[in-house]
Amino acid sequence: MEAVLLQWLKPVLVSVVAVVLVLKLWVLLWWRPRKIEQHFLRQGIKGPPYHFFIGNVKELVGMMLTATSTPMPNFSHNILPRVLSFYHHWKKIYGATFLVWFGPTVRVTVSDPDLIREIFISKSEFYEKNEAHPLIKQLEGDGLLSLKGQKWAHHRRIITPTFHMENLKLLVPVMARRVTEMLDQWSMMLTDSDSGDIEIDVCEWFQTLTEDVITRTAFGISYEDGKAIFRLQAQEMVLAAETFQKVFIPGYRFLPTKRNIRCWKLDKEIKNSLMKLIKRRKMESEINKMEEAGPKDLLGTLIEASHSSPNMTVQDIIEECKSFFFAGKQTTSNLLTWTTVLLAMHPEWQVQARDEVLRVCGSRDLPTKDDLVKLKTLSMILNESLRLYPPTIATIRRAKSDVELGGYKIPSGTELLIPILAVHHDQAIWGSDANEFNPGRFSEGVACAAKHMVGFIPFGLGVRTCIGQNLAILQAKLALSIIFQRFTFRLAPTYQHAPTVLMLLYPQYGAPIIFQPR
Ligand code: HEM
Repeated sequence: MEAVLLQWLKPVLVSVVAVVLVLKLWVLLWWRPRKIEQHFLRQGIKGPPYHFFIGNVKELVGMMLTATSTPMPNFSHNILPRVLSFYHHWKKIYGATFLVWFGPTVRVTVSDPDLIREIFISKSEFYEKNEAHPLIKQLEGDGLLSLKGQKWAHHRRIITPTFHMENLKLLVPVMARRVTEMLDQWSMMLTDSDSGDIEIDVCEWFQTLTEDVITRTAFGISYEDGKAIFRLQAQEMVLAAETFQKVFIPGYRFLPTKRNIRCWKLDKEIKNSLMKLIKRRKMESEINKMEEAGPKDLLGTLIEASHSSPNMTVQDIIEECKSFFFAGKQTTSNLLTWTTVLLAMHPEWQVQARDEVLRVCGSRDLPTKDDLVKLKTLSMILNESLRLYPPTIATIRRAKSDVELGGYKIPSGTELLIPILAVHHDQAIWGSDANEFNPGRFSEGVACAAKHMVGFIPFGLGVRTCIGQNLAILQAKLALSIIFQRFTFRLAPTYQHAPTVLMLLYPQYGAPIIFQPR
């Protein structure tokens, strides 16, 4: 009897489960997006219509491919239509605040500085970081970049002193040494050149340089071990970035493919090496073998914190190291690359910046920490570079609960996309020359450069502002001032102006620059 009943029930149960699943999918992929569209439409916020499951992804990809299919004119800094083509296009149709669908996930674009201030400062408690794409999470680690709530606050408190200017300044001599080593290599390459100058694609050189500095900041006295670990991380990132460029299939990263197996092995190797290193550093600190005078490093700070707090585990330390490597390396090297390109395009500013360096530091002496503070023209140039070519072009926040934003009712869970690049190129904030390279606009300081305080946000804003900004600026100033002392530079004829985004803003065809010794 029971068997007959079961035989009869089984198909019914299967059908019920199937119907429930289909209903859930229908709600998630159709009914909910339509409700959200109507909710925003009633408030005057429109956007391109939602398409089942894919949202606006097809249009987004199409616009991006068209915009990046050819390089731009060399001296144009009007990069918004190319880099954030969807924003540029839809803003003209729907206004600056509009809805865009990344699959079934809705994002509201917010570029009004008053609203940005609400999100990051006056009502920041209502917003949190959005959940990163699993592949990005694999790349950036589960550290400060992505942590939330109490755990984030705990880690931020512990790590902050490592990035105080007073501590970072202790790194200046070693940073300067690395820059001179790089330039000595360029000079060696010059001996083989008949023309008296040399073409260098600065992207990779600057990456190696920033990798070195970030390794010192993170690992300090354990630099050599740290370097080996970061090398493994770099390999893991290349594999993850390759996967990222392919179509995303949910769950794919758990399949034992050749690339995934390699990734898992690397992950294990990184963990084992870091665990060994942590153990050794702990022992060394116990028998007091560590040098007291050097700069505080990230690893030492985290290990010290783990003594007094059970909440700082070895796994946490591993994830933080990953996060810093990811956050610090390419951002700073991109800043150096874009600034070099800009100064190659605008030699009058290169001359001014060099004159200042020669006046403050002389033509051969390595700049000291005190010299760097005096380089005002260079600060203005770096700010203008960060304005026109911000390495991080956008960021996202998620409403933690229903919240009001400048009068709009934002439902819990809505993601807000803040296009940093668009804010930096907005004529209403920067005037009619917004797309021109004019470092002079920063001559009276950042606060006076724009018509709105929130117009300049290359390092984000509020409590989650970039923890590494002092290090990035210090390093960029140091590297550029030593380059000015030794070389003049111009664009190589092969240079193609093609700013493009793959997580960060980078030059699609590299940055070949011709250097001539002074
Ligand atoms: C030019 C160089 C850099 C730029 C443009 C940059 C940009 C940014 C931006 C925009 C944010 C905020 C993201 C958001 O609010 O969603 C951020 C956060 C962060 N940055 Fe940077 N960054 C740079 C260099 C660095 C360096 C050198 C490091 C580390 C050594 C670093 C580590 C971090 C970390 C850990 C966070 C997360 C902070 C938190 O949420 O508490 N960054 N960065």
